[in-house]
Amino acid sequence: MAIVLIGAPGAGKSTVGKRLARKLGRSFVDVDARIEEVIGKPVAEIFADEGEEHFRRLEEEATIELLGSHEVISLGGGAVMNPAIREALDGHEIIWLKVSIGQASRRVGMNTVRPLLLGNVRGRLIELLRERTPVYEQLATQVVETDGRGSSEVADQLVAERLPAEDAE
Ligand SMILES: Nc1ncnc2c1ncn2[C@@H]1O[C@H](COP(=O)(O)OP(=O)(O)O)[C@@H](O)[C@H]1O
Ligand SMILES: O=C(O)C1=C[C@@H](OP(=O)(O)O)[C@@H](O)[C@H](O)C1
Ligand SMILES: [Mg+2]
Repeated sequence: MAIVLIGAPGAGKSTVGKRLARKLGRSFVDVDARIEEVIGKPVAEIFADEGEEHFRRLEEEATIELLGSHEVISLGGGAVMNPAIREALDGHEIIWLKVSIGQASRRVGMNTVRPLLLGNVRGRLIELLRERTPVYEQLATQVVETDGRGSSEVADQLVAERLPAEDAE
């Protein structure tokens, strides 16, 4: 069973996932980073050159494959909107990193790495989260608030919350 991080762009999935895996001594993979490695270009370029639908197919294939081979996995923010991915998540430990629109916008900033947020970061996040929040909520087996807390603090909390369960094993 993998530990899977879900949530909005800017929630800290990639950053916290890596830290959490290091703290637990487990293997880690970020699905977007893996896609970039395999395809040989950034996600933003895949969107620009081949389109979002193509990216979503790559994302589906990579996510489902990596779920079977890694212990801590950070998904892209939109992955959970794919029914095949939702099905593959069944039985895994799903951590929803919650973030407010204000904090997510500040964290994501004006950089051009996230093609879906281009132009109007705050407005696009509001739209995306209206659709996605109920899905994150439904899938999550654990929810962590990240507003006002650094990524290391969030990872520490996740480790602390796992301890009783692990002791009981
Ligand atoms: N809890 C946090 N507090 C402040 N900044 C954070 C936090 N988590 C991540 N960040 C920063 O926010 C940005 C987006 O984080 P990232 O891990 O890429 O998010 P995601 O993968 O969910 O889109 C990065 O610059 C990262 O350093
Ligand atoms: O929200 C989305 O649909 C996306 C989020 C990105 O990942 P992060 O959530 O890690 O930024 C990346 O997968 C792609 O740009 C699409
Ligand atoms: Mg990420």
